[in-house]
Order: sequence, then C-alpha cells, then structure tokens
Amino acid sequence: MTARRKLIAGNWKMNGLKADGLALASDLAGRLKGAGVVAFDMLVCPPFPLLFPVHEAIADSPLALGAQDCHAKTSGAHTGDVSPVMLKDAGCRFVIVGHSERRADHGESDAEIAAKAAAAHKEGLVAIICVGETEAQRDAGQANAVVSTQLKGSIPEGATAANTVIAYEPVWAIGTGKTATPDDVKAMHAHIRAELDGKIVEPDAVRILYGGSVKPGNAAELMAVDNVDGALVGGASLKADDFWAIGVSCR
Ligand SMILES: O=C[C@H](O)COP(=O)(O)O
Repeated sequence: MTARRKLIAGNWKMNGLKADGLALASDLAGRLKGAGVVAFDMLVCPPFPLLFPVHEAIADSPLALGAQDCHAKTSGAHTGDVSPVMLKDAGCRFVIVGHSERRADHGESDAEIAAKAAAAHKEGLVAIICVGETEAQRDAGQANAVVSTQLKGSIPEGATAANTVIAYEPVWAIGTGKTATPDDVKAMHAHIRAELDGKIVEPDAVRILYGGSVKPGNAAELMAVDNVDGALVGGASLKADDFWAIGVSCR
C-alpha cells in the first residue's frame, strides 16, 4: 500500500480579522516548530486579505499556506477575482477549488473548477478539489454517482498525486455538527480512490481528505478510516487548541 502522509487543512472561510488570523496562525506555527517530528502536514487557508501577513508570520515554520479559491486566468478584467500567480506571490502552496459553498453561492460548474485547478497547477500550486453530495442526493441513493460526476468534470488534464488533493465533503455534514459515519466515509473514500484511476497520475498516492464537522472528539476515529488521508476542517480550524488536537489525532 502507498504511504500517504496525512494533511490537516483549515479552511477559515469568511472569518477572522488581521489580529485574529495572525494570532491563530502564529500559535499553530509555534506548536508545529516546537513539536518537531509530527505525523501530519498542517495547512491554513485564510481569507484573501490575510494571506500576505499570515505568510510573513509563519514563513519560518512548516505550517503551509493556502487560499480558498482562485480564478482560472492569470490577470485581466475580472473584478473581485484573484489569480493563482497572485496566490503564489502571497506565499501560498495550496488552493481550495470547488468547495460546495462556492458551487452553491457562485454557481460554479465542474468545468470551471477543472479550469481553476489547471491554472493552479500551472503556477505550481496544489489544488484541493472538493466534491460531495447533498442530503437529498444521499437519501435518493445518488451519492456515489454525484461524486463520480464531480470527479470526472472537476479533475483537469495533468493532475497528479503531487499537485492534487481530493476533499470529500458531504454537504449535509458541513457546519451542521452531523458527521458521516466511519462506514459511510470508508465506502465513499474507497469509491473515490477507485474513480481516480485513469484521471490522475499515481492514483494510489493521492490524498483524499474528509470534511464535515470534524472536531477533536471525532477526529481520531475518522482519521483511522481506510483511505482517509487527512481532514478539511472549517469551524474547528478557528481555534488553535481544537485544530491542533485534530492534527495530533493522526497516527
Ligand atoms: O471546508 C471545510 C468544510 O466545509 C467543513 O466545515 P465544518 O468543519 O465547519 O463542518
């Protein structure tokens, strides 16, 4: 079996002003430096205005920086958008694309998400491509089919285990306190792993994260599930103690 190092990614979403963000990131960076060898990589994805200051605050630590979205173009007349080259300039190594909140709030299609991921790859960024079904789709027995369609449409040509991470986030588990059962997570992650064959170079080495109400109390159980290679954490990533506890739950 391919060894995959766990990735614990914090998606701060639209939360935090400069002082909060700097305090949180500096706290985590200090813990990582102090801990020495750990069994996980840790990533924070603050809102755009905080990328530069957070990068400066964590530059001498192993804590990685990512963004929550990018445009598919490098520059131009796209008011309000931010390009992958700008993210790289701000110190990012990762970018989340296709989060369900962007799919819902901004009507993003699989094709747009694939274009964003390809643009991120071109700049040397790792794209975290998000997929996941709604509650109605799961109840209708369509979860696997929905995720298969999203994977097929959202993974661009040229995706590899080095430049791509998949995040499975059942929409009904995001911010709700409801978590998928370990058995459901195991089944879906196995399905995703099988679907990556032929779509990504080195499919066995791709990290597949679980996201949806991950917290210190359920992290150890979820992180021990087959094919769960880390977590994409929202609410619990805003508290250093909670986010750190999720990290150290990785074995
Ligand atoms: O990107 C993170 C996810 O949407 C999960 O959010 P949550 O941990 O608040 O449920």
